[in-house]
Amino acid sequence: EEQEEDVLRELRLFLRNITERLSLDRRFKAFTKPVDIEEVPDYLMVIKKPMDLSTLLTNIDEHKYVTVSEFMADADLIWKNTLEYNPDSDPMDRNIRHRACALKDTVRAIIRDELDEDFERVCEEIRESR
Ligand SMILES: O=C(C1CCC1)N1C[C@@H]2C[C@H]3C[C@@H](O)[C@@H](O)[C@]2(C1)O3
Repeated sequence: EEQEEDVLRELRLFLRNITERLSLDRRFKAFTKPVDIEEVPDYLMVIKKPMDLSTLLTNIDEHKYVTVSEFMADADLIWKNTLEYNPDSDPMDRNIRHRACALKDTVRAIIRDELDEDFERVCEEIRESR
């Protein structure tokens, strides 16, 4: 009902705010747009579900997320895909994996500091009711 739509509107505002802050962080520039498949022709053979910060934002606006956990699952794909596709010991791979780990830790720190557990529980109840 209307109160549920109020909750989901607040969820989308919270998720957009997180995603925009990540997109402004210079460490995470490589994560802001999809990997260019023309530049990396084998990418989709290795990575089954590509993800990036601009796609997260689109998903939010398309009402794809009803809970923070669903958003986190897609946000986690960004760093997991990066660790999987860039595993080598060369400095470039090590650098992008370092940034991927920083992204993982930053998302978790923001959620821990700024998400009220009771709010996420209300979102989970809405998800289970649909
Ligand atoms: O995994 C990624 C992105 C980095 C975070 C996501 N890429 C795969 C390619 C390997 C490496 C060097 C360039 O070839 C560039 O195209 C990519 C992009 O980085």
